[in-house]
Amino acid sequence: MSEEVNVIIGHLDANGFLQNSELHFSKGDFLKALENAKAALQIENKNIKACIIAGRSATRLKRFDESYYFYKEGLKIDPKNKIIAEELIDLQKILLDHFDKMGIEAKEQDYNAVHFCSQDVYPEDKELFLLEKEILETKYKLENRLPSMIVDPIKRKEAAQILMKAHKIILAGETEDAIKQCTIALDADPLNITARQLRARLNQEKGNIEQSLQDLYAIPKENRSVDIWKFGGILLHQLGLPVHAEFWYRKATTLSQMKDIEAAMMFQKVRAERIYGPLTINYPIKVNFTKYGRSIFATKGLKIGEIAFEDKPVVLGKLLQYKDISACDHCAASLLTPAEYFGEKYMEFNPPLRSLIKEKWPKDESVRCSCQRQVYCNAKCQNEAWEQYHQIICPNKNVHAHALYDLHDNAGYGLNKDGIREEIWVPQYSPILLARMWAMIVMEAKRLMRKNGLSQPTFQHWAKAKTSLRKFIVFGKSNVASKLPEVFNMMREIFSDCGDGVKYEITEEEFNARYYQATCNLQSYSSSLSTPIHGLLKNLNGVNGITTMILLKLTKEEPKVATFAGMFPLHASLNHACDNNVEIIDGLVDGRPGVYVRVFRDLNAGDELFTTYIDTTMPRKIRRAWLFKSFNFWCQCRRCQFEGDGPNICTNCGKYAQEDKKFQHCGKCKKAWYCSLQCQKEAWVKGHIAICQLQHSMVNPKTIDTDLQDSTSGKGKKMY
Ligand SMILES: C[S@@+](CC[C@H](N)C(=O)[O-])C[C@H]1O[C@@H](n2cnc3c(N)ncnc32)[C@H](O)[C@@H]1O
Repeated sequence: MSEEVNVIIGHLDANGFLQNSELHFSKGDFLKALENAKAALQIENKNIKACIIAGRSATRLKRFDESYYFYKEGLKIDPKNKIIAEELIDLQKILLDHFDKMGIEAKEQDYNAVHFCSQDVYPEDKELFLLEKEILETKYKLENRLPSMIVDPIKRKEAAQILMKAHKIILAGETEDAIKQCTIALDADPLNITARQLRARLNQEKGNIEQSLQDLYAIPKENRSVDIWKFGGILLHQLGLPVHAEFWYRKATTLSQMKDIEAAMMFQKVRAERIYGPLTINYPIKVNFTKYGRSIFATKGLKIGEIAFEDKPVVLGKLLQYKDISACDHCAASLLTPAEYFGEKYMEFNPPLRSLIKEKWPKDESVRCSCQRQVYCNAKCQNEAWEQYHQIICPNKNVHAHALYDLHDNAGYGLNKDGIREEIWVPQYSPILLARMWAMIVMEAKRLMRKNGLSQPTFQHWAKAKTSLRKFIVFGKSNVASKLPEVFNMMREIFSDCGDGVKYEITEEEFNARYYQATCNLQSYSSSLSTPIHGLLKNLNGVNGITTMILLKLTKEEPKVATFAGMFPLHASLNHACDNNVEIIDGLVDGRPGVYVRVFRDLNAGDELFTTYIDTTMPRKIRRAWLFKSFNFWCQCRRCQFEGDGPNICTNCGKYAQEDKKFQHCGKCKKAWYCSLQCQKEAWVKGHIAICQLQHSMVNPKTIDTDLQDSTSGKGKKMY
């Protein structure tokens, strides 16, 4: 924002900002136009003109997500607004042009998430590995590797001949006999790997997992092929020894130089099962690994409206546009006061009404941190916040952290390197959320350090401290640190002194990774189900009288609640489909705001649960462009397969239409085009029938602005 605008800021009302915005827009200064429109909306959030000009300016700045957001806000005020309807169509065209120019459609290719997933050893795995090793040695007697020996060539030949006989016996279906022959062959030549492998397979078929594994263990490591390592992984998994199973699959993957996709997939399946098993134990779902990465499946049939599971955030922060709405900074609970809810008229209420409100309004137990920058609903939340992260970023303990809260309070505006005030943090969510991620890591590392009586966390401590964030996928390679230099430096300074002589170096890589980790997993949510108004109504239950009646009438309006962004560990495994079968709604989890995953279409046992990351009412091409831009994948969902992009291409066979003979669309949905009746019939049977008259989810997908991600940025996706 320029100094000239800055000076008058305190004197402007919404109209003043709007005029400024229009002026800047006419001069082509779209950034200032957007800033002023946003300022107008902060004062009057139902100002439709401000929504339009904000949307228009954001489009010119190519900030399409933001532009879409403002238009949608405008439509909430006036759903039939013609200007917005037209400009939304323009936005779609611009968006498509933009993507076509970048030639993105051409880049559509096979996608397999396994390429992005690391097989890192988790720090806590060392102990688990030793524990499993003990089980293997004591329960399964697997320590007996073969001693090195030289086998007489005659015996070797003899063993090979017996083995040929074993093969014939297998063809005759005599497994037991074939096992015996393998044993005779191995008595002659204990080093015969084929015999060991064969006996292992036959034993597995018979369900003798232990004997099967004994043979694989007896094969010297240097002689184990990719298949042997993979086979061992399967057996160890069957025995319920996941860390060893991962070890064997990892060996198979590295030995094949990452070419054995099956081994890599099996590795990730075991990992998903062991990491998510404990989280899903009470729900009718399980996490598995597919080509789209971690994915959630129903373990029994689920009916529309059922809650499949609930989740609470590991880390959260407000969306900046809600920064002035009172809420607990730790748990997102609404801290709405009567004055905020009833507005100016509250002061004019008669004394009996005011005293009834005072008496029945839920007790205010809120506390402020001594830094005055964070408010909590009660002392418990304050303590938790302090222990989990706040003491690292509390301005009273860390002077550099003032800048972080200033940035939040100024909705992302701050001084750039030339001392000019501008938007230095673009995402919708507060930068405090990002800082909390590092603060949580530091707190945990320091805790482990103290536990071990050390003065610095070890490498292992740091690795362990990152465990809670490992569940969230990371993608994005563009250098965000260079796009947000002021915030990058701010974070570096804050974490350069974490107290007790500990520092955490925020490298560019670390900054980018955590930024992207937040961006591709955040879900917005709020305490809409549990505001003080809900408390008031509950407390009024059974209270009769005229004042109560008046009060009940006055509480008809929905209270304003602050929207937060949160990282939910289980929910973050939900993949997207444009015909989503679950939707995310606000919920109360363990008494605190969280999310519920509610079934939107009936599910059978084994079906994958899909949410939506976008507004699914958009046309196919826009949906796909949007998903690629923000999440780096081309949607291949059922709906995208059986809807088309226009009359130029047959949705079924891909044939191009002649200029003067465009194809006809499906008479029902008008979203698929066919070159012939034959194609239409074929498509109908193949799958169009399932999506033709599909009802869309009415719940806002609530994805978070992904403004800084450019479409070429997704190549570095990996589990972090
Ligand atoms: C919030 S995560 C969902 C869980 C993810 N599969 C994982 O392993 O963590 C979002 C990422 O999942 C992947 N994804 C989700 N839906 C997808 C789809 N329909 N097709 C391909 N990839 C998808 C993309 O990589 C996306 O960036």
